[in-house]
Amino acid sequence: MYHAEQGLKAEVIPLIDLSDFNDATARIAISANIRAACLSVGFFLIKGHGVPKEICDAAAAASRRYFALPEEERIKDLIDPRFRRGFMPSSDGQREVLESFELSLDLPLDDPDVMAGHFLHGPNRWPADKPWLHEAVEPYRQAVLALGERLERLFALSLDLDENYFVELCRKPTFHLRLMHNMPQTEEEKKDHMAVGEHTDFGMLTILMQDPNGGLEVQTRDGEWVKAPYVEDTFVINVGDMLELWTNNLYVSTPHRVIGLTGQDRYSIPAFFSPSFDTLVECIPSCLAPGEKPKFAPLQGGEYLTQRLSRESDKVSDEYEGVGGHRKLAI
Ligand SMILES: O=C(O)CCC(=O)C(=O)O
Ligand SMILES: [Fe+2]
Repeated sequence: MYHAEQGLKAEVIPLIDLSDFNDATARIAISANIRAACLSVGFFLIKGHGVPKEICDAAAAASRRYFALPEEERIKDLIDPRFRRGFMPSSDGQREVLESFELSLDLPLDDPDVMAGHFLHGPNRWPADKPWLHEAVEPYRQAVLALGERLERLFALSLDLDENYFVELCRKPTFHLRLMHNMPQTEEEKKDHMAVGEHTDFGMLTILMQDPNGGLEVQTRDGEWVKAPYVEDTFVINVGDMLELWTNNLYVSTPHRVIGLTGQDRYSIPAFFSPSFDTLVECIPSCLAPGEKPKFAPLQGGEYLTQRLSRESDKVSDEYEGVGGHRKLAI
């Protein structure tokens, strides 16, 4: 297990306490800590986040139970490519030894975004023969959505914006939650040392429930890889590409990867938040110093996610292989 004291330079990934979120003055102080973390490494841990431990534990246990089933059981829930909901098996030749169960906002078929065919918009796909999965993961999904909104407020305050700035842009977040399972790597696969290859997250921000065995590594702005510490009852939060664009690279969408050398199965639950599909993501004027120009071209949030996620599904693109190719935003 990685502990802070074992992790190389783990102190660069700060732990921020959100317990006093309901106090307006405290929110300002919390947001200052978030700003400091985003100006440096782009990653931080949160405690006092308001998601009850029982809800986290139940979701983690259900994920383990799901991936312990024989694969034929999961194949019944095979991903519905139209909505990207359900079980995504590990594919042959995939560089990462990874399978997942995918869900998002639960939208009816007559929802305008679903009717428009917008990526990631649709009904969730809960297996009827495994009711315990829905029972355990749905409360987690809702609690994490609510936490996402608290973080949107804190991020807005951290940038001296109106507290509702991001909440307004994320009224219907292009939310994406994955129960992830990394299978133990064979000796051959270990040569690659990757459970999740180097990447940046595409959206606005990510809320990650880590595996207690750790394994997440983060690249600092000066290019050094550091281990994210595992601390019980915390989430890892990181800045995604869209916040980097919004802030003109003041906040950094940090490359990260997972090294799974423990020889054990690994379970993590990332939840990715992005703004409403049609949101135009462009440099926030107050993030520009006098005379400074935007570094990135504006983009439409939903289109960007569609492109990036479909490219990720290919798994073979040069860009995904890392080696400096991970930088992603068109300039
Ligand atoms: O599994 C983890 O700890 C991190 C996963 C991750 O970075 C991702 O899915 O984007
Ligand atoms: Fe990630």
